[in-house]
Amino acid sequence: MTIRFGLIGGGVMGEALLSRLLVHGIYQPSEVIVSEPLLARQGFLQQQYDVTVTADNSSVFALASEVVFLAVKPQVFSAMAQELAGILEAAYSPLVISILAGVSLNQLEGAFPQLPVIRAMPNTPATVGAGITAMCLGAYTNTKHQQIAQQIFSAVGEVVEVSETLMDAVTGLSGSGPAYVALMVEALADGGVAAGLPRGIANQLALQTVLGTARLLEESKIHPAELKDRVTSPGGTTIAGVAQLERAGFRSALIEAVRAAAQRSQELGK
Ligand SMILES: NC(=O)C1=CN([C@@H]2O[C@H](COP(=O)(O)OP(=O)(O)OC[C@H]3O[C@@H](n4cnc5c(N)ncnc54)[C@H](O)[C@@H]3O)[C@@H](O)[C@H]2O)C=CC1
Ligand SMILES: O=C(O)[C@@H]1CCC=N1
Repeated sequence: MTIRFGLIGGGVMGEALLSRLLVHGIYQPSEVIVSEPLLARQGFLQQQYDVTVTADNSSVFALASEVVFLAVKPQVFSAMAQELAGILEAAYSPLVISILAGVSLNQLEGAFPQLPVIRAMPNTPATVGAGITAMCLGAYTNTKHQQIAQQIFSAVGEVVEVSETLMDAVTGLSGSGPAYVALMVEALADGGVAAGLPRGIANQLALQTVLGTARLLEESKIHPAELKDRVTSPGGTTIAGVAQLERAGFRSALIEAVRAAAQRSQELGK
């Protein structure tokens, strides 16, 4: 069978995407090649997913006819692009999809001249099909390329299309956001333990509170402020907790976290 999908970088996000694409039958294992320098990862990916593995990025471009998906760290992008420069042949025409934080369409199109390129930012809930991906299209893409990317990212959750000027902000919010939420779950559980709960129960209560609140907001479509109002009884427990969060600068901390991450995304592209 011909190889249609090439993955460069078989780490956390590359594997998350790969596993869902295979589960959904969007690609068959025999249609996939993964390039990954770490021998241990190569062995794992080959065994776990039955895909072809290599340490040679250029062979991914040579073999993958439909998509080359970039999932290396932004810090290795320049070296990777240099290594591939001159090796890329005019005959190669896959759609290049990059999920590298900060790396712009301009940089990608410079590295892969004339190739259709899509810049995207998924997030780690993609691993369980509950991610959200924002994407923007490069100059050489057409409707077919857009549909391919839409299908790939739909396999791991929701997809939105944005202008490239918003990609750093997306990265600061939904790209990095799972870490903020994980911190919050951990801290809520710690609070429960501080208030006397056993650790296991505290973890369960914290996680389900976050999951349930997110689901309620999604299904009811009510504004988060309205939900907060519904929970806070006059002179009750919740307003005491909310007042403490405000004193500690909780909302401001989250706003500044998103801004700092967006700024870091901008720096990574320089
Ligand atoms: N982890 C996350 O939550 C998210 C990450 N991203 C982006 O995804 C990309 C990958 O991130 P992770 O999967 O977290 O990193 P990772 O470190 O888990 O994966 C990167 C993989 O690339 C391999 N690699 C290193 N140099 C290489 C080279 N020259 N050629 C081919 N492979 C090479 C590494 O061995 C590693 O397995 C980054 O650019 C990041 O900005 C995007 C959205 C969310
Ligand atoms: O921390 C990072 O740089 C990557 C991009 C978004 C999530 N993780």
